[in-house]
Amino acid sequence: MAANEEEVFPVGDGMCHEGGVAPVKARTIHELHSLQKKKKSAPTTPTSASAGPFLPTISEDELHWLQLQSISTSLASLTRELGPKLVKGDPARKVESAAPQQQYHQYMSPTAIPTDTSLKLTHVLHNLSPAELYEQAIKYEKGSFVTSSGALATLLGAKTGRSPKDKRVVNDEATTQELWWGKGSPNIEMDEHTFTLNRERAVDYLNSLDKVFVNDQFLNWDPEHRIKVRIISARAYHSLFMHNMCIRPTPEELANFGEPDFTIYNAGQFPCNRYTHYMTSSTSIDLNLARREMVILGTQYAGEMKKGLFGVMHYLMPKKGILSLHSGCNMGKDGDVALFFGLSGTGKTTLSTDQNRYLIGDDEHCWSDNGISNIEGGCYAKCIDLAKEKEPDIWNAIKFGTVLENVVFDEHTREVDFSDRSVTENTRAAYPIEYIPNAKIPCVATHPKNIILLACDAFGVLPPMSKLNLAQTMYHFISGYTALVAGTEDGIKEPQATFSACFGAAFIMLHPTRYATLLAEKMSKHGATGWLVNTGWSGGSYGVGSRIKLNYTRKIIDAIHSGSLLNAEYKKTEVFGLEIPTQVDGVPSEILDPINTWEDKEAYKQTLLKLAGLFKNNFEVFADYKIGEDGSHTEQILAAGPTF
Ligand SMILES: Nc1ncnc2c1ncn2[C@@H]1O[C@H](COP(=O)(O)OP(=O)(O)OP(=O)(O)O)[C@@H](O)[C@H]1O
Ligand SMILES: O=C([O-])CC(=O)C(=O)O
Ligand SMILES: [Ca+2]
Ligand SMILES: [Mn+2]
Repeated sequence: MAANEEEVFPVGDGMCHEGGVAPVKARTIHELHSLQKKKKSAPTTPTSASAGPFLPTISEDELHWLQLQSISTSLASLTRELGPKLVKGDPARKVESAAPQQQYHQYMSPTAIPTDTSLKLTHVLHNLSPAELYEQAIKYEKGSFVTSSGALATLLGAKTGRSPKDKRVVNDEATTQELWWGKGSPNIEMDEHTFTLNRERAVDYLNSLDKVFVNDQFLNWDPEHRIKVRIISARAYHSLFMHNMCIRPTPEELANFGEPDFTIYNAGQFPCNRYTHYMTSSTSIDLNLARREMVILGTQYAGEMKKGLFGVMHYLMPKKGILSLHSGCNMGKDGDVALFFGLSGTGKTTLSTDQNRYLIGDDEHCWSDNGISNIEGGCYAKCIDLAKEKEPDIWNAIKFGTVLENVVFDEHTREVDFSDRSVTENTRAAYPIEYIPNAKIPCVATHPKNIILLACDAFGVLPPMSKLNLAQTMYHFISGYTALVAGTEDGIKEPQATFSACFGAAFIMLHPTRYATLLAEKMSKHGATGWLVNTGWSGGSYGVGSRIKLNYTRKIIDAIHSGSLLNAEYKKTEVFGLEIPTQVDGVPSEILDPINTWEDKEAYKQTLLKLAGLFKNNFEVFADYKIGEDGSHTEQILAAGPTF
């Protein structure tokens, strides 16, 4: 028995080695492991050599130092002068932390009053690679496992969906004028002081940890309107989710990153203080547009970050005349572009991911004078009942690097059971967009030809597809009807009729008419055609009928893309006045008019009137608003609703 157990590969001992194998160049297991890792190969680690012609030539150590200093400033308390003492790297790897630690002291102001927090080091894991994040998650986060296809299964915690009632926006001199407040608005106010309290709570929590994850990334593929975001979080899950969902910088871009335009402090494991003014639960998601910051307390659902940033884009972009859209987007081989609007679960991701078309993005886009650009760098697909035959591209994207939220799997084989709802109905996969083979990189496209409004109609009375004129498109865009499918928003267990302005009232910041006006202008300017597609029920309401087969919906969408329906034969429906085609290739003609699929015709008529009534009630608030330049569209849009 060797005295030192680690001397497993004695070298240079002059003895004959077993099996004649060449001696290994290491004395200890540590030395051996150190041979495994080649330095500087991490995809997001910048090197000054590749930093581009305009960056002053600084050493790699200096570059790391600048990054750490910037992160330390981000994490600074608002009441103390200095940010926390940061070092780079995993605290478990003690060796690497020594040098930067000394460096820090050189930069520390000698007049700073030390506090206990400033005596302690916080390790920063800056833009780690997916492999490194896998290791962090598996080592330190309960419920993290590698599934049989290589994806990382994660458990989020108590919240498995967004918490819209816990969102707060700072109401200050500017936002009180600019934002949409009051009934129907998603913006629930808080004051600057309360924001500061919650920010301090989040920052103190993050600083108290041994390590934090920092992601420096981009939003918006249009370089002219790109936003730099920094996400500070405590979980590898959060870092990998955002790595996948935001645009990933190249090493050069990371070296040139500088200061972020917007920062998220995700202290989701830690609750907010319920005695704090404006708080109504232990969860709080707080947006401060003036400070360009967002604070998350009391929820680990990563979608809050994704959709929180979407809200920021809904504020920033319209100021530049750019329309931000809760929509998917794809492009045909001939360059024809389609947008897919719809609320959660209506099919944006499923239908924009189409094997015959290029994927631009599945959820968040901008429409500017340059055309369409994806805001994100990844997709976030629902995966309840996911089947390989029905959605092959999404199925195949669930591989190494993909985050799988709240799924259930076989303990031994680690094969996922996508039909299992034990944790939640809202199981999700987050993957980089290039995991879809026909994604178009960069994710930009020309002006759209077709605007497809998706509604998952739980009443089963809207036709599977109809053609809309501009006024009708605007009417349905402003109405934003669907039946919310279980799970994505907390507390919803069954499909439920809902109206959400601009197909995303939870995310818009300005009054809906602002977005509607932009849409009307852009549609008329670029000659786009609107369509309404019901991806919901047929043959009766929820409980009696069944959901329209995905295969039929795909055929309908194919027909829209092909242009063959532009000059097809149509008939007008009663009440909603929708133009429905009499025939669509690959779809049984009888289902095109929903009345045919209902056994009880009287029940159909009652249900149709009921839904029309709901539309009418919902639209009442918009009757007083002006839409379009000089309100010119208002009358037509009001007339485009149901008449009965
Ligand atoms: N006829 C249909 N058309 C579209 N999707 C259908 C249809 N029938 C069933 N589905 C299922 O509905 C779900 C649609 O979810 P999808 O992820 O596309 O929603 P989404 O609009 O992208 O929502 P979110 O904004 O929350 O991401 C998928 O699980 C899909 O398999
Ligand atoms: O935001 C989420 O959690 C999922 C999503 O895309 C939506 O609800 O539109
Ligand atoms: Ca989606
Ligand atoms: Mn969405």
